[in-house]
Amino acid sequence: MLSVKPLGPRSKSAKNVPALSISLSTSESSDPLATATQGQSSEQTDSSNSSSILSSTCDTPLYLPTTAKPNPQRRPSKPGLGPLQINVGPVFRSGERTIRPEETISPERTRRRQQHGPAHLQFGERPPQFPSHSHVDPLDGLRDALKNLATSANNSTSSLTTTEGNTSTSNTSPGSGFSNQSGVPSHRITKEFTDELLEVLDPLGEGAGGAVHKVRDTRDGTVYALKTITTREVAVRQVVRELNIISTTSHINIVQCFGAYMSPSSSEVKIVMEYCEGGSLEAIGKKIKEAGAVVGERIAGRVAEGVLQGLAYLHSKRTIHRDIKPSNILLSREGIVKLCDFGVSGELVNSMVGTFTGTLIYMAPERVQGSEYTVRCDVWSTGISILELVQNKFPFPSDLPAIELIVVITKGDPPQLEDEPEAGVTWSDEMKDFIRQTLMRDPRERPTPREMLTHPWIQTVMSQEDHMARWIRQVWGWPKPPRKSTGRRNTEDRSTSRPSTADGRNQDGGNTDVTMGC
Ligand SMILES: Nc1ncnc2c1ncn2[C@@H]1O[C@H](COP(=O)(O)OP(=O)(O)OP(=O)(O)O)[C@@H](O)[C@H]1O
Repeated sequence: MLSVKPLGPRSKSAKNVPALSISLSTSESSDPLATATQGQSSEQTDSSNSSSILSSTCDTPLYLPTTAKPNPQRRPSKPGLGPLQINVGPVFRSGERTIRPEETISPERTRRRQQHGPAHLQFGERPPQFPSHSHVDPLDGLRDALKNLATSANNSTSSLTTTEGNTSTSNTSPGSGFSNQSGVPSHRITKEFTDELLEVLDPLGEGAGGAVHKVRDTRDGTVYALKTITTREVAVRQVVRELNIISTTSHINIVQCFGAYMSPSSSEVKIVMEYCEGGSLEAIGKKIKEAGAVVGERIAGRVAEGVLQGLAYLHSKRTIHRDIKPSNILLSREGIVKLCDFGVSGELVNSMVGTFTGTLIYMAPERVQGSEYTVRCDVWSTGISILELVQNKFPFPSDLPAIELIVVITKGDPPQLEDEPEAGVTWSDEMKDFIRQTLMRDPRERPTPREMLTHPWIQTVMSQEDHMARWIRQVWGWPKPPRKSTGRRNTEDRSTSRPSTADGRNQDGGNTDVTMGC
């Protein structure tokens, strides 16, 4: 994001100090999990995505190696008028041996530090995390993240059963971790993966972060989704962030990770995930549009509930997703919502040249403005995504240049859910209020995911039958699963006999979930 803030009147003594601070809001956080610091309220904030250029306030200054000795006579700079600092992280030099921070510290200094803490630094001495002349290999963090993933896999006791020719995996280990009502693996597995062991079947999607393929494990036929991230194109910290999140989360509404590995050349990281056969909400929306159909309230409500459950879980782990949008909301074959893509798509540099606008459309005003933001920004993105799904169009004009879109998002009235009488589409007041709540421009008035889960619309939808499995089957034209021989009609069969009008509206006014050509 580009935000331009006045820095106050230009001081006479600071001729070279620009009067404006230009902030580029990147999608990266210095903390891989975007977690709140200790002592902060449970609702975390994330202002770390703003890396300032031409600003003297950045916390990761660039220390250019210099041979000049510090001049003790030199007056310290006035606050706010410090030297030009550019937040580019540590300086790297290729071809040099990696020196770890601890190697740069003598035993005497280590002893002093243990005694007095890191504040006991001599003039010119640098805190250990910013060694001035050492060179940290950026891939080290990545290797650590991969190692952690492997360790957590090895500590797991789960087993994986294969459904030959099918796509689902199921965990047969009892009592392991998160509740496992729908056969979703609740822990990762004790398996190692390599390119040789995975047969690539089909491409599933491509984003700024890399390509995703459907693959089959040649050892047992299990089908997975394999995400390939090219470390040359994506910031390593972004990959580490995704690995850390995906490897430490276990929730039915979060895509499960089964492993990750690095290509021998270290140029690619591959993440092995559960395959979500229902595809993304983006793909589903396109399919529905092609069919000239409308998504009904109950389906929209179930999708919203799944997203909010995932977000509430992430929030409980002090994490903000930061990139909720239809292409990152997936559905399983059973119609279970799964959030994916924790790397945050595209750096601003990337984004400005194309993908940015796509992501920007879903961003909360406070995020667009580059101000501090919380988990409530994910709630805004959820509202925009649901609005897009049910209206089958972007809630904002999609052809606006980024800069105009920023103005619309930050200054215009938030979009609302409106009836379309000419198309015979009406929405319940509860649903309209739900959308209105998610799109409160002032984040302080916008509820958290957990609060949104108690909204009457969600409560109403959750008290009704779940038709997600049938709906996703209709969207993709999958055949009905064979009847169970229990002697009773299953819930899906019962629901088809529910009265609904030809345009998909049910008798109590709201749109039904079966508007996909039914
Ligand atoms: N586990 C999965 N199962 C099925 N399809 C998937 C899965 N993960 C990703 N996809 C498909 O691949 C697409 C891109 O995935 P993902 O969002 O993770 O990549 P990305 O490069 O990070 O994208 P973005 O540009 O949004 O950052 C998704 O929109 C979806 O269609």
